[in-house]
Amino acid sequence: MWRTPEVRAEAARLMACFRDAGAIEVEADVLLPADTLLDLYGEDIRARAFTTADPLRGEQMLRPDFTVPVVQMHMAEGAEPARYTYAGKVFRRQEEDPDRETEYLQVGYELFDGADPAGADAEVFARIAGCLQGLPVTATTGDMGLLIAAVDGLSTTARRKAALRRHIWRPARFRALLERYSGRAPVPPTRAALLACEGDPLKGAGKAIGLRTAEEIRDRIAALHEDAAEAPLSGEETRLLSAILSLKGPAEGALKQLRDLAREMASLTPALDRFEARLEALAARGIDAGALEFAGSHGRASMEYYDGFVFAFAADARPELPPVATGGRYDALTGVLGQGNSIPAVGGVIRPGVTLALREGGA
Ligand SMILES: N[C@@H](Cc1c[nH]c[nH+]1)C(=O)O
Repeated sequence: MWRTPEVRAEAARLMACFRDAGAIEVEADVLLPADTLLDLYGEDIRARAFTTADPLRGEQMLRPDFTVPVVQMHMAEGAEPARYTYAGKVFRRQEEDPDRETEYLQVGYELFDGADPAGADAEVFARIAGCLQGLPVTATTGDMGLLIAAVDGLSTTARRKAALRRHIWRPARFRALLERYSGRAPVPPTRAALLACEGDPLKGAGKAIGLRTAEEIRDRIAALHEDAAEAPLSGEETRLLSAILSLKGPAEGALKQLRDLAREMASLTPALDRFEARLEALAARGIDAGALEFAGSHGRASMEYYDGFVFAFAADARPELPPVATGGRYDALTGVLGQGNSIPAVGGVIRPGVTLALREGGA
């Protein structure tokens, strides 16, 4: 299945397409320090990275993607604006589907430019669409910034918002939290027993065997008491959040519906202004922006560093194939790796193994 020469040639063709946009070619190490970088990917990739240990450098991982090392390189030595392209393998364990590859080639494009974020989103999307021209693919878009703004806009405690934000990428846990915060799910019996306990719950608990100190456990119990005394999330806000998450359809209609929802939640407005500016920038690049598929939940199954525009191109009528291309905006990641500096950035990758399969499949 893995036919290196053909896939390499396809990768070279795609890379030339990114080079034509003014991107400069960069390389990244295959072995990256896991202790400093792995957390930036979030839980899913953390569980799927191949890790190993080096006696001198400590825990290492086979690069799970290029974005993190490219951001690190750019923040250390790059000047703005910058466009980069790269081609190489990434490595991810596959625990569920033996037909999915554990190593595959990616060809990517990353744009660091703070002057016009909507224009940068449109440039990356249109460039990838252009490099895929002629292939039977359909794009879906989303906006993690909108979901983050929706959570931030809830009228509840900072602690509850932080918990919801952390679980945006884990839909089942997010839903469970929402059920609990809105008072629709009963308090689990063990939690109820703990909360009902009078006096010191650690008294007579026996020898400490976990990693947490007694003080940490007491703090956590105090936080649980505080949370239990909190008023439930209103049904209105819970419905609003569900409405955003289940939104699906052409971007133009989605924007209208979201503007309606924003009348009840003003925190959405800045994210919606960015959404609207992006649609205009996409249209200026010849994309039929209003008809682009938008899904409120899109991006919740991808990299946790995305915090704005997200997109994926899927092969039409070939559900067995992995996504042809994926990408998104990751502004906050540049701040995490920038030691005090940050710069708005957006990018995406194409999988040459998949575009090749499409070309050969009579596309
Ligand atoms: N690094 C991402 C794709 C991407 C590139 N730039 C932004 N996003 C991935 O491997 O899924």
